[in-house]
Amino acid sequence: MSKKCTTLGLEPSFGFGDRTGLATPGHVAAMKRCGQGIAAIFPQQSIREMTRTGRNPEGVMADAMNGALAAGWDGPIGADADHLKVNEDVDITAAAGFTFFTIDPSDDVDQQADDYDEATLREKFAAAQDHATWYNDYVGKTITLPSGSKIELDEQACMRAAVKYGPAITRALKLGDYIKTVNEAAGQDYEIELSVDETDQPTTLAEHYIIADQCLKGGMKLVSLAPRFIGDFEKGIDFIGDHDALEASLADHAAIAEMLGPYKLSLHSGSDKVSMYAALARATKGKFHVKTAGTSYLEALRVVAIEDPMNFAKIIEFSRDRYETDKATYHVSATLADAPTIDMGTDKILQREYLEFWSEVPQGKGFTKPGRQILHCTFGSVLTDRHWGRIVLECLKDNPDTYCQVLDDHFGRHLDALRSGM
Ligand SMILES: O=C(O)[C@@H](O)[C@H](O)[C@H](O)C(=O)CO
Repeated sequence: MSKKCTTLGLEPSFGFGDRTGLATPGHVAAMKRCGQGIAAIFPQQSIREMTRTGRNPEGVMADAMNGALAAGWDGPIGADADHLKVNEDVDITAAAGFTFFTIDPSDDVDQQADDYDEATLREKFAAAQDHATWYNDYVGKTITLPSGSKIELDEQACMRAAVKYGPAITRALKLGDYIKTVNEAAGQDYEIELSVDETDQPTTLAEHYIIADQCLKGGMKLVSLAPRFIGDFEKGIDFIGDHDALEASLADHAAIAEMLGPYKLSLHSGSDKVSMYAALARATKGKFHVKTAGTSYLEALRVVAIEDPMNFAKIIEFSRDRYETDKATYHVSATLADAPTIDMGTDKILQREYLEFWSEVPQGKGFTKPGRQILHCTFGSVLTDRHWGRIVLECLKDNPDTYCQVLDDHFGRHLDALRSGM
């Protein structure tokens, strides 16, 4: 592996998270065919993913970079150390050559803050003073965005931001300082994304403004920020919600990013949200990052469905048995009742219909089948199972052209949709 990863700055970018280490050739094929004007991140895994698959940053880096070079990629390559929470996460990923560091302070976000009544909010705010010394810098102000929207930083908004995100901002600034120290000591350029997307409630404009302003004033090298957008961004299926309202909200969030930064808006759980990609590209005027990962694993299972259908059916059963445990920490709504198993027996029609249900091909619109979420969340259990992990990886190694083709098709749709809004 000779090529080094680089920072991408404000270039529109797309993250190709790969949980098997075998997807990069297909990612490169799609980028070569449909990725004009978009920068690529091939090495991208979260600490959570590496923990669940038993991989490490060096292995993720080597698989992606060797795959990219073998596939003839000669463009810049970003490398995303995703969902970092503590200093040790930074140490192991910086040492492996990652250049894009995604800070995840979600453990310190008060997820109940949106539901506190006035009295509880005041009580919590009194206890959060140490993490909201900035409160008086904002309360009472009105921010008028270029889009015409106004952000009223009234007492309620500022108190709720302090209670919900105060400790998280403190943690993000500390980790950002550590990322700076580690990379400067190594003489390595770096850039930071802040991820606050994994919350139950959307990030309000006031919260986005305060979080970003505080991080930038604290010296964070912020290249992108991932709010929790309005609507539903569940794993493995298309956006669920009002597209017009989403585009208006994206324009407001993008206006904040332009005003304070500029920095990019980042879309996590970006897999398969094809119906809203053009809006994201339009609203951000190309200052976007889209992050995907689970969808490349689902396409790996599509290869198994094509090349080894009876084992695919057994992986479905294994995955269903693991779903209730593995879905923890992921935003999904599928239930096992939504996606029953059947005895396929020898009925070829039933077999085909069953496999099509579980390996859905979008018919002109996004993915909708709940089975994708069940397969999406159970990647770690399957890939680390001595039998099923071997079955999947051997199938991919025995059928590299099939995997490359399904990924080229799949991500071609993603990239075309993004470019249609640029
Ligand atoms: O599963 C993970 O931990 C990552 O793929 C994480 O979800 C990532 O930030 C993402 O949103 C990919 O779509």
